[in-house]
Amino acid sequence: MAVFTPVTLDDIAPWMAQFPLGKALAIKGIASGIENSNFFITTESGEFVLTIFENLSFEQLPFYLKLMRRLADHGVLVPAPIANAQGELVVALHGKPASIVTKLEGASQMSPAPVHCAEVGAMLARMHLAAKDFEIRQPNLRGLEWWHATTPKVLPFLSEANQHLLRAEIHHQDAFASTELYRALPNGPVHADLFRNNVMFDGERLTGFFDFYFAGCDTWIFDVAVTVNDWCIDLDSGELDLARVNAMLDAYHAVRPFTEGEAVAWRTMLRAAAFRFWLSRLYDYHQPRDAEMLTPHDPGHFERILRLRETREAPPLPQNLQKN
Ligand SMILES: Nc1ncnc2c1ncn2[C@@H]1O[C@H](COP(=O)(O)OP(=O)(O)O)[C@@H](O)[C@H]1O
Ligand SMILES: N[C@@H](CCOP(=O)(O)O)C(=O)O
Repeated sequence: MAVFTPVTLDDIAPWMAQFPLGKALAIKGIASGIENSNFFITTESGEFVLTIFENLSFEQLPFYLKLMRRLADHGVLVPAPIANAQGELVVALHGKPASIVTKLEGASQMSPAPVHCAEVGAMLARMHLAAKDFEIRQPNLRGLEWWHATTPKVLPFLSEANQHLLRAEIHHQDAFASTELYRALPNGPVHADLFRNNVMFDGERLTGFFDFYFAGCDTWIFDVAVTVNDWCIDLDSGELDLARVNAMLDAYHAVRPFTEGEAVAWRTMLRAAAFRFWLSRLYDYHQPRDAEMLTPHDPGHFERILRLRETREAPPLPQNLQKN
């Protein structure tokens, strides 16, 4: 749908002069975004993406853009933010925060095979390691605290069975989050929304992760669980597809070996990852922010996944686990 803040080539010509990218030659709005206004820009030095942030503030944005810059500098495939002559990554455009990043080649792979899952697993591990010592600590804003704040807003809309499911799961997650084992899990900046539509491929070659605007600090194994729950499932039933799960986990493990604690946490994290998106989808469905929003995502998909992850054993993490 959306370009919320229209921009023309004439508008941005003077604005672009502050970036070392040469003259802007063409600009084209991107229809598919739902949060921000996005544009492909062709300049004398290549192709870029301009984002005008519609909801995030100047104060919030450095976490995301500096994180992407750091990842790009460490060889993780992500859009690289471009600094202006003053070294700023976020600059006002039409009174709103805006940024320019490099354009990734390719397209999203919505029907991934094990080979794609392996690429994603390996790059995810590289991303976790590269971001480990990132100096800005922002919590995952869709974590436990948000779950507690949001649960009462959706409960009145749910059937009794789903109210029970929601209450029982948040209780289980609370109990797990209060353990020593949970607190000792490796953690740091995570993408937290690495669904198929947020990764680009050129054939079987991964060209980049993007849409970092749900990123925050959380456990790495939670990030792996979010990714597995979208990439490695039968989309109709929500069942895990073992060939894809193993391809992703083995490739991740080869770069950053899983720990014994993560093996214990794994099933609860698969549940947490399903719960997080069930809850956000319920919230968007019952409390839409804007009448013009796209059709909300189906909460039933993650309700099914959560029920499956609660009742079935999780496929084990690869062996040769590290102590911590
Ligand atoms: N750096 C990039 N390189 C290539 N395409 C991009 C890039 N950033 C965004 N896009 C394209 O723009 C679309 C919308 O971006 P997205 O980040 O999902 O927007 P929003 O946050 O508004 O939902 C993506 O689906 C993708 O096709
Ligand atoms: N992945 C989430 C929705 C988040 O929005 P995005 O399209 O910007 O990734 C979901 O599927 O519920």
